[in-house]
Amino acid sequence: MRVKICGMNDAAAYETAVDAGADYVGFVFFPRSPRFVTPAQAAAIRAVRPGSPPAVGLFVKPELDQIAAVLETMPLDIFQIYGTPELAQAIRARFGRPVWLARGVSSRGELPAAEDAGQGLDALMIESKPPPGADRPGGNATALDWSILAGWTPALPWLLAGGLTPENVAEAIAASGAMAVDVSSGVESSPGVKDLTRIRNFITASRNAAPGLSASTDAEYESTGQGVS
Ligand SMILES: O=C(O)c1ccccc1NCC(=O)[C@H](O)[C@H](O)COP(=O)(O)O
Repeated sequence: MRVKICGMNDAAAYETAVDAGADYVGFVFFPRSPRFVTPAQAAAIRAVRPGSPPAVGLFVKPELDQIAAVLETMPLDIFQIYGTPELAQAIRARFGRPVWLARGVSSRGELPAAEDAGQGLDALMIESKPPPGADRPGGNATALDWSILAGWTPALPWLLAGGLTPENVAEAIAASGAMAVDVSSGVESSPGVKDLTRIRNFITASRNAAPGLSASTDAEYESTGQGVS
């Protein structure tokens, strides 16, 4: 099981996520988000634990120059992109780093299109669709019907996100078959305010849900075909 804790915007939360064994940490560069950080803020947070898990930079329909500007201050290992597959490909080509494409889905019938959209990319972030009126495409604390993902074996790795919590993540993993999960709202006390206990509990609950698959058993994990690079 791999776990990403997204929306890192304070050092204590970051330190807690790293110490609890997060496999990825996410930084949101979308100004309308309650988790928005500037590149300088992100770099200062990351400096708390140099050499920590891969840093995932989250961008919504970015200009390539916006990403380049962030990279001048904040090194990122992976990009999580909300936008078209073509934009995601262009980002991958320009920056030479893995790109995860976010796709909101609500039915099994939408999965083939999601898989198509991910062709040539490194992973799919499978999320719930934003609720009506939401002013951001993710991070809305809404869950999808996990059962639509049961038995899905796309050609590229995928992570499950949207509305996950320490309380429901085991059920989500069992129902969907996900081997990588991502959370933001579910480890917060209010939008943008991370809760340290909930971060620890989420990571523990995720690992306990799939005890045979941990970051330290990479070979076994990769053999499932859902390894996330
Ligand atoms: O977190 C945000 O504010 C955000 C803004 C714009 C696009 C995506 C955003 N978040 C995405 C994530 O943090 C995760 O991929 C996931 O959607 C988390 O969802 P949730 O746990 O429901 O907050």
